[in-house]
Amino acid sequence: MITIVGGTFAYMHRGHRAMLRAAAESGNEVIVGLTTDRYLREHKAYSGPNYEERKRRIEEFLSTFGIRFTVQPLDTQTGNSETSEQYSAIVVSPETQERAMAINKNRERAGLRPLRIIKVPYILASDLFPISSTRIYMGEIDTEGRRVSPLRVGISTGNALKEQVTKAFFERMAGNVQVFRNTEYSTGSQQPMGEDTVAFARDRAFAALRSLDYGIGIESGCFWSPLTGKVFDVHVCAVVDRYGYITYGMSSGFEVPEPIVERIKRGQTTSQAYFELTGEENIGNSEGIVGRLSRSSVTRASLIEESLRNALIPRMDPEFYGRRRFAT
Ligand SMILES: O=P(O)(O)OP(=O)(O)OP(=O)(O)OC[C@H]1O[C@@H](n2cnc3c(O)ncnc32)[C@H](O)[C@@H]1O
Ligand SMILES: [Mg+2]
Repeated sequence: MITIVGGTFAYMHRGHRAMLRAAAESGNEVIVGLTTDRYLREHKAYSGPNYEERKRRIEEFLSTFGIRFTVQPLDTQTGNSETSEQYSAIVVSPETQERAMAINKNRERAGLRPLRIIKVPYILASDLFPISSTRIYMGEIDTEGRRVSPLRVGISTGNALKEQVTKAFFERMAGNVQVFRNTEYSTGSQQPMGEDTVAFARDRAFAALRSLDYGIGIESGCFWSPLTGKVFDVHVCAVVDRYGYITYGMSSGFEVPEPIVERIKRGQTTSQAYFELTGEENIGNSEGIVGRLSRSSVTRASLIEESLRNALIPRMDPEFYGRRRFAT
């Protein structure tokens, strides 16, 4: 029984090793279809080591698994995968899964048994985009998926606190980050209610994206709970990426005191309402009214960070959330 896996394997990165490992652990002998130098020249946007060197690196990696394997030249996308009776499984990534389904259709038409499809999930770089040879070649990441060039993040806000929290979070996550504050965006109403909060966060994110990698919009809004009859302050974060894919996250919510709710209904923001009631200005740019009301046990920064972190969760397991492609 033979498992096949194909590719160019120009830089032997963590995604490639995951594919080869899945093949090695399939229990079968492995055949690696390695694209020829001509294929690399004609089909890839980058140069890379020649066939012999790429083959050597694959052999070096696979020899650690103690399995039988061979590396063969491949100069088409499917090689002889649709005609060989010896093959019983194929290793794919989310990007190449559809190709395997087409191979199986053609195998069945030719009266051959379909290949068992062994799918490797996206192996993500520290910026939550998949590792790829193109990105390594462009100098964005290294073979382990660490950022080499700065990750470029835009955020639409006039509030330095949101920018600081966003910068600190992405630096912890991706290392090398540049944050660009965008102040040209429509604020809609000063104090959004309910679903407007989500719409304004989304609009801010798209306004911040421009030609960057991520655009961020964070908006705190008031959500009325019919069951309790109370109004909750919740931070909503929208994150849009360079492929136009948008995800959302929300912070935990806390009950807004009645005197502030009344003023918000008259069109004030929570900060303006708090100023009228206490004489303290711009509370939203520091620990927030939540900081005061909670005697500093909860700060606005923590709610902002929580909404951003929650908005990134769907990007940490893209396939589970139904994301198939990263291509534009
Ligand atoms: O798409 P480009 O930038 O050309 O480069 P690549 O890294 O995908 O390079 P290959 O075409 O050699 O990939 C070989 C196989 O590995 C898969 N693969 C590449 N990067 C992956 C990643 O980050 N996670 C999972 N699989 C990946 C890819 O889909 C192919 O099935
Ligand atoms: Mg690829």
